Amino acid sequence: MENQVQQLRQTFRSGRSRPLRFRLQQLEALRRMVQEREKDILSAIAADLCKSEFNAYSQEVITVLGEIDLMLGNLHEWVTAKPVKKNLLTMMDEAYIQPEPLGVILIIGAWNYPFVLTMQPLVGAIAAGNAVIIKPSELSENTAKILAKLLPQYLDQDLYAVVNGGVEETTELLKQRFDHILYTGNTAVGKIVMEAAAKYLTPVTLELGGKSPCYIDKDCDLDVVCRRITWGKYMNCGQTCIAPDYILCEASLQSQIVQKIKETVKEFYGENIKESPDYERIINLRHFKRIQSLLEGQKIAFGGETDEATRYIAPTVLTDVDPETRVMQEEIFGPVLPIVPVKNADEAINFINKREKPLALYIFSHNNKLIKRMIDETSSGGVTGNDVIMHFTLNSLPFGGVGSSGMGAYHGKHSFDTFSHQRPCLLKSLKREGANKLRYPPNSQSKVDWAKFFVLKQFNKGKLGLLLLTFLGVVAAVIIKIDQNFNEKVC
Ligand SMILES: NC(=O)c1ccc[n+]([C@@H]2O[C@H](COP(=O)([O-])OP(=O)(O)OC[C@H]3O[C@@H](n4cnc5c(N)ncnc54)[C@H](O)[C@@H]3O)[C@@H](O)[C@H]2O)c1
Ligand SMILES: O=CCCCCCCCCCCCCCCCCCCCCC(=O)O
Repeated sequence: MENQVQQLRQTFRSGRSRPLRFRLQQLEALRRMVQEREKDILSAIAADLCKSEFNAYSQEVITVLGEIDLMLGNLHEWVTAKPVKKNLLTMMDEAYIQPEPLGVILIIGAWNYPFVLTMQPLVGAIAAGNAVIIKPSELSENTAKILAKLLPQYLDQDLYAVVNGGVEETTELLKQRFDHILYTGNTAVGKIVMEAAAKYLTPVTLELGGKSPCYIDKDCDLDVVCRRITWGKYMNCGQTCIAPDYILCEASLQSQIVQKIKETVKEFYGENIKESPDYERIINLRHFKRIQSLLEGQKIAFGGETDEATRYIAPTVLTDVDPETRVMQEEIFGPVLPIVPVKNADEAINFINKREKPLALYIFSHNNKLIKRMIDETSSGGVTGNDVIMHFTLNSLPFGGVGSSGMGAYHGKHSFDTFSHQRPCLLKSLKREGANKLRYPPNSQSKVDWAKFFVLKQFNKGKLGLLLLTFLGVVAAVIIKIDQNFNEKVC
């Protein structure tokens, strides 16, 4: 593994991954891979998560294609140095920010959206000009295998590699030196990743989980609310990092919510949910048993059926849930939706603030002021008002957690920034040394006054005449500079 990382670093150092043209070529090749091998990719996801081709395409493939298109359309602008505002001290100089690639990036993916959670960061890391190692989750082994097979066929093998394996391989990988690590997965392993990264002061983006609350105000259209929540909660069998984890609402709304979610489940998945191509299964027996055990002692309003042989857990709603019970202490990551009654929005805000900062917050209300107030008075990785999940789909919004739900963010331009160093550059001339003498020792009150003038724009009234003279000098210098630029262009 050490050799593999060194190999990539060597190629990175050769500068091959930096030119804009090269990055665009690689991104186009990646797009070709997704388009030409779509069937193989969809079959792998289907085998891992029992997901229909339609769902795999719209939940995973479409996001990756959209991300590649965004990069192809904007990269020429993003890689360009951006001039910055100058002060009096530097007004004759060139000052700009030049994004530069970081080096070798490690991307560790999770199993629940095994394609998008590795490919979307990969797109950003390539766009930013880096070399990359991808470590897909071993739990979604079919997608891991197809990535290892396809990526080398389309991408530059000396710059982009896939390492497959479990804890042992990831542990070994984490011993190597990287220039950035983006990890997606649970919070406990997030800490392991951060600890390993500390050895080389490697920056990390941690895309973690948590319990994302969903507040339903009594002033709203419950039919629409319940349809949207049903979609976001039971999509991928609840195994979505930003799924609404639990509902907070006034007790009087509970029975209506239960009824409407029940009706929507029937509308979405039919009478026999097990037969529905749109309803997935739990990834493995460990997670199946974990979720099943969360139901113990709870009031099941509907659902609750399980089948160990196929790892099926029905869409389930729990009512009057005690916040002290286990289902409210850990991220559910399954198709179980607890409702916790609260008196009002204030109590909901307190409830949210007493717990770890979640990855997402959802608020449903006709009252926009209430939505804005809840946003102001709480904290979460992201927010969608009057819907769920959808902030993930807008790549102009940074996607990431806060506090125990993660750190850093990516998607779209935010990925490019995450995988770049924003290098500040100031290019001065070796001329004008007379003025520069003001900053060299020995220091004096007069030099301090000049420094105050240049840096703080504060000046001594007694020296007004001198300042006027300086001002005229600066104006003259600017005119000369403009004149020079003009002559250079004409010549
Ligand atoms: N924020 C996000 O974008 C996002 C997206 C998906 C999932 N998640 C969160 O991820 C969690 C589910 O994922 P998971 O953790 O079960 O996924 P997982 O088991 O697939 O683990 C994620 C990665 O960590 C590696 N790993 C596991 N144990 C390790 C160890 N001891 N040392 C080093 N590496 C190790 C795995 O090999 C894998 O590649 C949930 O909490 C969910 O909310 C977050
Ligand atoms: O686990 C963490 C990763 C989460 C990944 C979640 C992926 C979810 C992707 C959802 C894709 C949805 C695609 C919807 C496509 C079409 C929807 C059309 C809606 C029109 C809306 C119009 C409106 O609201 O006005």
